[in-house]
Amino acid sequence: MESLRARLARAPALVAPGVYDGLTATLAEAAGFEALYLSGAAVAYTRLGRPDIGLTTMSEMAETLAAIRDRVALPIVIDADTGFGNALNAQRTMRTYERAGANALQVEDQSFPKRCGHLADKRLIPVAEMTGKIRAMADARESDETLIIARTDAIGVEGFEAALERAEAYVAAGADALFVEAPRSGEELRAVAARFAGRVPLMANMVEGGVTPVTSAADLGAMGYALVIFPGGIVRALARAAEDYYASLAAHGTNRPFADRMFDFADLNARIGTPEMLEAGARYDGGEG
Ligand SMILES: C[C@](O)(C(=O)O)[C@H](CC(=O)O)C(=O)O
Repeated sequence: MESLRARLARAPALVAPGVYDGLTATLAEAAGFEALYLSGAAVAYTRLGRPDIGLTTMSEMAETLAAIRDRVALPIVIDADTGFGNALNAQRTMRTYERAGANALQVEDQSFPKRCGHLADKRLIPVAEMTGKIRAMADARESDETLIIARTDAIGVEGFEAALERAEAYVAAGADALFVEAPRSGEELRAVAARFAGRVPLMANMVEGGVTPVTSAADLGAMGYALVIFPGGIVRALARAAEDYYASLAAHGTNRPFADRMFDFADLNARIGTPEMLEAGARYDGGEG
């Protein structure tokens, strides 16, 4: 199978939709995506019903990752937030996520507790601390094929030029890919690409309603981006469906008016592989083989 590193080196840009559990990962795989993005924001939104402000723990993310890895074979890029502490915490995060099945870890230069890159009032760690964290993670990984995606949140804190300088330092420290978070315009998206594309794989983050203009994967690929994530879109879509569903059930006391907007029992079972699993179970239970 082509490694994630090799895949990022060629066109078209790889699109990784956000997932947060076995069901979303299974449905994304069935839709034909080649890679998944396990989003910290999506886990906070769904598991906690809370914002992406550093409340989720490394263990909660690792447990989620392991469940997804047990279900799908696709490459998984996982959000490692700040590494959950200093360089030593980041090393433990690397080892834990790698064993749980991660193919790439994204680590950012915010101080702990972090917040969503599209929220205001972020705080950063010094450049040297972040470059140390990147080197520490590289030292801790079992395989060089487990990629480190360095993210800088500096645009909204120190300005665009400072963000590019930070990104340069992170590439020099050995980052395998770069994620300049939250460009504020098409010009900034293009300027990031003009500076780094061809030197290091670039990741773009599409947050519906965030500070970056939502741009198609094809357009981002043409600019030079190698990986495009849509981390929280699935939760925004499902939250909308769930709100409508609960309102309908509360109003009618039955799901009949909603039937054409939901799977029935057999439809859902088909999507999660129930017939295949029951058949496999029966083969073992029956003592065949
Ligand atoms: C990429 C991100 O870190 C995530 O947790 O998925 C978030 C996305 C979001 O909040 O929707 C981010 O900080 O941009």
